[in-house]
This record gives sequence, structure tokens and C-alpha cells, in this order.
Amino acid sequence: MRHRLGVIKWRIRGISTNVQCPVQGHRARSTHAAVGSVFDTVSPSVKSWEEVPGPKPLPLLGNTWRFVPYIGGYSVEHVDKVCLSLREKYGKCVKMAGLLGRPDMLFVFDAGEVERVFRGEDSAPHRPSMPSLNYYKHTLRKDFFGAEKDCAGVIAVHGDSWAAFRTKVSKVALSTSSAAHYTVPVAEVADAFVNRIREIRDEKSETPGDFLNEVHKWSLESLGLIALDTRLGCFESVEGSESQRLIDAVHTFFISVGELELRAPWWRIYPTAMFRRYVAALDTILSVTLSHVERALKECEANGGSKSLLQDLVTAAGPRVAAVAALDLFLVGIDTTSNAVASTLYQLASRPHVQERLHEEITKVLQGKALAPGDINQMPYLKACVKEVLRMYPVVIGNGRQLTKDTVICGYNIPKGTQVIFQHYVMGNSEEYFSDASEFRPERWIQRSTYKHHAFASLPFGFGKRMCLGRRFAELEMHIALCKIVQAFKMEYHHEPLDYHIHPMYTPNGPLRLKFIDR
Ligand code: HEM
Repeated sequence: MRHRLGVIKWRIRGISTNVQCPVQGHRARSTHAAVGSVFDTVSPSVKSWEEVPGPKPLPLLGNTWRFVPYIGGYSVEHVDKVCLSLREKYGKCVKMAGLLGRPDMLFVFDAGEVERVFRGEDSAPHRPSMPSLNYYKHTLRKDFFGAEKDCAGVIAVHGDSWAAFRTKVSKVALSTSSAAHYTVPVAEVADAFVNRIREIRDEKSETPGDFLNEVHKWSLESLGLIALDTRLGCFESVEGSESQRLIDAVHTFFISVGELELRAPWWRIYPTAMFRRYVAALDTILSVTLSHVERALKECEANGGSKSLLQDLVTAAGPRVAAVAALDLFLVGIDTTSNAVASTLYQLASRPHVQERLHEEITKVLQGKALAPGDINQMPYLKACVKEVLRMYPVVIGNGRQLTKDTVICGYNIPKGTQVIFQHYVMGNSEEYFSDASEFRPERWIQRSTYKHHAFASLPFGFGKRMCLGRRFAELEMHIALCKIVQAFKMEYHHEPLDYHIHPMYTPNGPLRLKFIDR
């Protein structure tokens, strides 16, 4: 083990923040297996790709011009509304072709077809994701990520390399007992968050406009505990400390990743200032992660066994896999969870009756005792509230797969290479799949026979072999934080209603000035 860690340290020391021109590097190749092998035979009644309805691309400009501000009418920030209008205008299957620099897309609004494609998935589904991260891992830092075929991680990785890595990590990350092990420490972080809310409230008991930033700190602190087995001290971080460097790097990553992924990809032509900051941030996250892996390794050797997720990974899969896994968890596990919690708090703040029912449930289960592993499982209404928020406002509004061979979807023959995007935001809010879809009704997830509900219309964590690897931890963190907050406060909201926007998660747009009144 010592020898392998030595190799990692040597390589990470070689990381430089002088970014080369991206176009000089090779693009990573992947050996994808097919999605939907059950749809191989194309019957004569199947219609062609050309016949799929959708907005017509213009010569040279394709459909990209539609996203040009003031001219095109489509907005990246409001893809939610764009998707709703596409569904209305063109139906359940919409072609979005001619997006410059991106493959053609197929938007699917049909839950039955989503189920069929997911259930037909092969052993290594390909999910289109983060080309800028792909470039970082497989070109700029290929000495670290690409040296061993099986060690590139799961984000922006596909095919055999993804499957080998995911197998090593899944067992540890997705086990319920592994998540339950963190109940007490995650509850301590939630207590610190409750105290922080008390500290930052103004004279009207309202949080400052940048409250979302405090929620990010809570999320980072919780994930630091899970992925790095350490308390980062995000609520009281000290300038220049390792924690502060990590916090700053994660912040820079979030600010830049949305821009790099959603806007025109200039970084592919030359290393823009934002791209250089992005690479420096990733390097920092990776090097801090490695220092914690080194510590976990020493602790494992000293203890003669493992006591945390990180130590489990180090012992089960080796320090290199543990480091890459921790990095991936950091890249996608912070703003997803924080935006989901911020959105839930905002939704609860205007629903006192839901808060009261939640409070009753929590009080009944805990009966004055501290939260213990297993308690959350006795709180179905709490879980239902989170599901309901993620149905109406999924932080990831749609997720998808890149077809690795021609596949029939919605009666059309869709060519290999197309990005198929399952539109969970639109389906989750559709009366076709959920009765009283526009009503916030957590009880629909409890009294399932009373309410219409299609299981594949709302999949906030995805589905199948590539579903969210951090789901168990995300749910644990969210449930515990909400439980502690509802126990401590009544929440209210007394400002203009907030619209939602994509930033890059689907989140309330505007100052989150929530009123927290001590119970
Ligand atoms: C509310 C919180 C979260 C939501 C809504 C969410 C949602 C998602 C979705 C939709 C996917 C794609 C799944 C698919 O393609 O089928 C995904 C993948 C992933 N998520 Fe999450 N996520 C959340 C929190 C987290 C957390 C806390 C972590 C880490 C601890 C995490 C780690 C991952 C990883 C590593 C993947 C990639 C899995 C793979 O490609 O094999 N997520 N997540």
C-alpha cells in the first residue's frame, strides 16, 4: 500500500496549473456498451430520425442561435420553460438537432419509454456529462487518471473503465448500513448548521440574502465527513488553512463548471481565464483529497482495520481508487444536496401546516431523545416531503444517456451517438403521471393507492447501473438536516415569490431570506 501511495504522491506533485491548449490533447476514448439492446430489430412501422418533430435548425447556425440572448427566445437559465413549451408544441418525443459543438439530442417526455430504455440498459450505460471534466481527467491529468485503465472514476468516464471503478465503489457507497453509520456525526453537523442559522439571523429573525452559501457550507461539511472522514470546520474556517483552500476550490469549481458546460465551449479552443481557474481548483481538490487518503491509510494500518467510508475504500480498493472516488463525490455531491435542502426549506416556509405535521412526526419518533440510526426510517412524512420537492423541483431537471447503437424510442429509429434526455421536471409536473400534479402533496408518496403515480416519471437520482452513487448519503444528510431544523424552528417567508432557474442546479432564484422562529 505504501508503495502505491508513493506513486500517487509523486504524480500529484507533477501537477502544474499551467494549462496547455486544450485542442492539442487527444480526446478520451471510451468503449461504450449499448443502451437498449432490446430494441435491435427495426420493424417497417418504425419512423425515421428525420421524422422526429422538433425545432428546425437553420443552415450554418443550427438551433444554437435559439439560445442567443434577446434573439433566440430560448434561455439556458430557463431550460425548464423551454422544455415545457417543446413538450406542448411537438409532443412526447422532440428532436433538438444542430447544437454547434454538441451531439443531436432527443428529449423524451414519455415515462413508459423512459422505463423501457432504462430497463433495457446494458452493463455499462453511457451518460453524457461534463466534457470539461473529461478533458481535465483524460488529457490534462492523464498521468494521474489515465495511467491505470480502471482508475479514472465515475464522473465523465464510460465503458469498461467506468464499470470496473463503479463495481469497486458501489458496494461501499450504496449500502444502507454504511450510510446509517454516519447518522450521529451527520447529526452533529446539522446541529452546527442550526446554531449557524441562529447566529446569522437579523433582528427580524431572517437569514441574509446569501443564505444559500451557508447551506453550501453545511453540505461541504457533511460531505467532508463522509468522503474524507474529517470535520473541515466550514462554519468557522481560518484563512490559509487546508479547509479554507478546499472550500475556495469547491466554490470556484461550482462557479466555473456551469459556465463551461452550458455556454459556448471556448475553452476547447484556448485556455480561458475561467478554464485556468477551474483546473487550478480541481488540482487543489485532488491534492487535499490525497492528503486525507494518506491519513486514512496510516489509520487503517495503525488500527488494523477500517472505520469509515474512506478507510473502507482504501482497504477494499486501494488508496488510488479511494482518492479518485472521494474527488468524484466532492464534484457532484455538494451543490446537489445543498440546493435540494435550500429548495425544501423555501417550500416548507410557506406551508405551516406541512411543518406542523412534520414536527408532530419528529417529536413522536424522538420523544426527547437524541437522533439515533434507524430513527429517520420511522419518519415517512419527512421522506415524502423531500420526494415531493424533488418531484416538483428536481435539482437535476433531466438526465440522460448517449446511445451507443441505433435504438427505437417512441416509434422512431434514433441513431447511435444521440443524447437522449429524460425530462423528469416536465414529467414530474404532468397531470398525466401524477394526480393534482401542481399541488404540493407529500402524502401522495405514502397513500400510493389514492394518488396516480408513474414510477419512472420522477427519478431525481436517476435509475439503474448508473444511478446516483451518493443517494444514500444525500438522503441521510437531507433528512437529518431537515429533521433538526424543523425541530428547532418554525419557518416563514415574507418576500416576493421566487421563480426557479438553472444555476447549474434547479434552484430558487433570488435571496433566500427565510424567517427562522425558535420553537
Ligand atoms: C439531492 C441530492 C442529489 C441528487 C438529486 C443527485 C442526482 C444524481 C443524478 C440524477 C445522477 C445521474 C444518475 C443516472 O444517470 O442515472 C447522479 C449521479 C451521481 N451522483 Fe448524485 N445526486 C445527489 C447527491 C449526491 C451526493 C451527495 C453524492 C456523493 C456523496 C453524489 C454522487 C454521485 C455520483 C458519483 C454520480 C455518478 C454515478 C455514475 O455515473 O456512476 N450525488 N446523481
